[in-house]
Parts: sequence; C-alpha cells; structure tokens
Amino acid sequence: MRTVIIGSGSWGTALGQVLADNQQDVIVYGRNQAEVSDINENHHNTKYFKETELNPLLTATQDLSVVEGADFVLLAVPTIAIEDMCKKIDGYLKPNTIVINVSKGFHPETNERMSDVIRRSISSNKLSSVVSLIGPSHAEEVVIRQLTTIDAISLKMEDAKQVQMLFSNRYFRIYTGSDEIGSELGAALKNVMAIASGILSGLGYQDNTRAALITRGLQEMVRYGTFFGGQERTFMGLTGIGDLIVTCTSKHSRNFECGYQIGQENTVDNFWANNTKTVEGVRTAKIVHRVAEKNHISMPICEEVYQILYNHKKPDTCADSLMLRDLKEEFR
Ligand SMILES: NC(=O)C1=CN([C@@H]2O[C@H](COP(=O)(O)OP(=O)(O)OC[C@H]3O[C@@H](n4cnc5c(N)ncnc54)[C@H](OP(=O)(O)O)[C@@H]3O)[C@@H](O)[C@H]2O)C=CC1
Ligand SMILES: O=C(CO)COP(=O)(O)O
Repeated sequence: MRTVIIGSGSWGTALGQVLADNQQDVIVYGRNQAEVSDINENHHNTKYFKETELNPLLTATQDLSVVEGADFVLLAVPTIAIEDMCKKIDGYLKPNTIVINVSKGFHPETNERMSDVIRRSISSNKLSSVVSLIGPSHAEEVVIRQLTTIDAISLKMEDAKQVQMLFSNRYFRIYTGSDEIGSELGAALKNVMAIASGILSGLGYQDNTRAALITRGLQEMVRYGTFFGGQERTFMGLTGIGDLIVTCTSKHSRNFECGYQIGQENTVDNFWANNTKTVEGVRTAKIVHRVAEKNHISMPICEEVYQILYNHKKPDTCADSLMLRDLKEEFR
C-alpha cells in the first residue's frame, strides 16, 4: 500500500514520519524546493522543526505526478488550498483512493466542511471515501514521538479502520468514528477558542479564566455542532474536548500564539501586518460569526474573537463584554 502526503509543512512532515516509522511506503509532495531538499538530503525540515532529525526513510518530491497509483492520499495543506489541490491531483488518482483530510476549518467562500469540499472536488469514481484524521496532536510533539491519540473519522468505517491500521504504533494510537459533522465542527471551532485563550493569557488572565474559557467554549462548540447535526457525545472525545484542551493550553498552538500576541499588544494591528503562519481560527471566526448570526446560535466567545479580529475591538474590553452579559442569557 502506497501513501502520498501532499504538503511538506509541519503536519505533513510529522505524519510522513509516523508512516516511515511504521515502515510504510510513503512520500511527501512539497511545492517548496528548500523543504523538499532538506528532507531528502539532511533528514530535517529545519523551517518547522529546527534540529529534529527525521527518519531517513522519509523522502519528498516536487513532482505532483507521484500521486499516480497511490492507495492513500493525505492532504496536509491549509483549508484555503484544499479545493485547488484536489483539482490538481484528480487526474492522477486511481479509482477507489482513500483521501485523508487533516485540515481544521471551512472552505473560505462556501463555508463547507473539508470532507464536503473534497467529495465535491474529486471525481466520485476516484474516491473510496474521505477519512478525517483529527484530534489533539501538535506536529512538534508527534515528530519527537510523544504519545498521541487521534481519531480517524469516516462515513465508510472500513476505510477509517484501514487508516487506523496504517498509522497506529506504540506512540501514535488511532481511534475510529463516524460522526463526521460533530468531529469536523469541533476541530474547526476549537481554533477560535484557542485564539480566545491566547488573548486572555496575553492580557494577564490566569488558570481560573482559562478553565472558564475551555468549559464555556466547549458549550459553544456543542451548541453550534449539534445545531448542524453533530452528536453531543462527539464533543466529549478527542476531536472535541481533547483538541480544545491541547490548543487552548499549548505554546505550540499557532492559534493560541496569535491570540497571545493580540492580548499582549491589546491590538490586532501587528498580527494582520506581520503574520505568515497558518492560523486557521482567524478565518473560522469570520465564518462562525456569519453562520451563527444567520441561524441565531448564541456564540458569545467566538463573537468577541470576531470583533477583535475584524472590527478592531480592544481586547481588554472583551472580558467585561463577556462577564457582564445579561445574566438571563444563560445556556447550560
Ligand atoms: N501543525 C499541526 O500541528 C497540525 C496541523 N493541522 C492542520 O493541518 C493543516 C495544514 O497545516 P500545517 O501543516 O500545520 O501548515 P504549515 O503552514 O506548517 O504547512 C502548510 C503546507 O502547505 C503548503 N501550502 C500552503 N498553501 C498552499 C497552497 N496554496 N498550495 C499548495 N501548498 C500550499 C505549504 O507550502 P509552503 O511551505 O511553500 O508555504 C506547506 O508545505 C491545517 O489545516 C492545520 O490546522 C492539524 C493538526 C495538527
Ligand atoms: O490542531 C492542532 C493541534 O491539534 C494545531 O493547532 P494550531 O493550528 O493552533 O497550531
């Protein structure tokens, strides 16, 4: 069985190494010459992992035709690039390919979940199913083989099980599930909560505040996710509370880091001027704002993040906005 990973960034490289550790036939496609050479010649991906030495069995290429004949194709590019990438690889795919999604967020214009984008953008005869591999998993820790557990979610359980077998090993354990809506919505929304958690930390708020944020953030995720058909119990698992905890509390989270900078500087201006990293929660906040408003879903924390990011609301006024809200506005 052959796997091609599309994207030589942090997550593509770390997941490639898991498969190399499992002695699977795997290769990473990257558009960036420096990253590809670094992997092939130095067994490093210095841009993302500094000194960490990669498994020498992991190789990379800049030739997209490598996708031809692959049994598994894993898309490790940001949400904004998924549709375009699916269209580029479609011609190379063989029938019944399992496409693995790891991106967390929505299509920037249509608001679709990633599995829907992939199903729409790849010819149906080429696709066995989409399996989303999501859960609490910072690439920086997976690449140094920290114990990690995530979910393989698919509408086709036999494909989820194949992905489970492919990736599982002594430091990387995969569980399976079928609640695609609840899992993908949880993984997308937790990024907005991680920005909120970073903002509050940057403003100087401590442990009580973070616990409140995580708990009330989870309530918002459940409210939003169940409105669209996700199952409440999914949010108590790895793609919900698990991913929420890891990103709201970790220095590795780019969403947390983005929020932290905004909170410390008490303005969003430098973030907009200088950010070059993949911070998925920023666009997700805008989509959640639009969708929640249209459907009358109460999302007070997400709304504050949106107001800070897009309407220049001062971060230090947001605590009052949340804490002094009408007490009658109480959702369990
Ligand atoms: N990093 C992590 O710990 C985790 C990430 N994820 C999710 O995985 C997804 C990918 O993130 P991650 O690997 O971290 O991101 P990175 O920014 O580390 O890497 C993104 C990769 O995609 C490439 N890329 C970016 N834009 C395009 C494009 N338009 N066309 C083709 N290639 C493109 C980049 O190339 P270049 O270097 O040339 O810009 C880079 O190789 C995100 O949705 C993220 O939320 C999920 C779990 C963990
Ligand atoms: O999703 C992640 C870990 O599970 C990565 O989080 P960030 O995108 O915030 O770095």
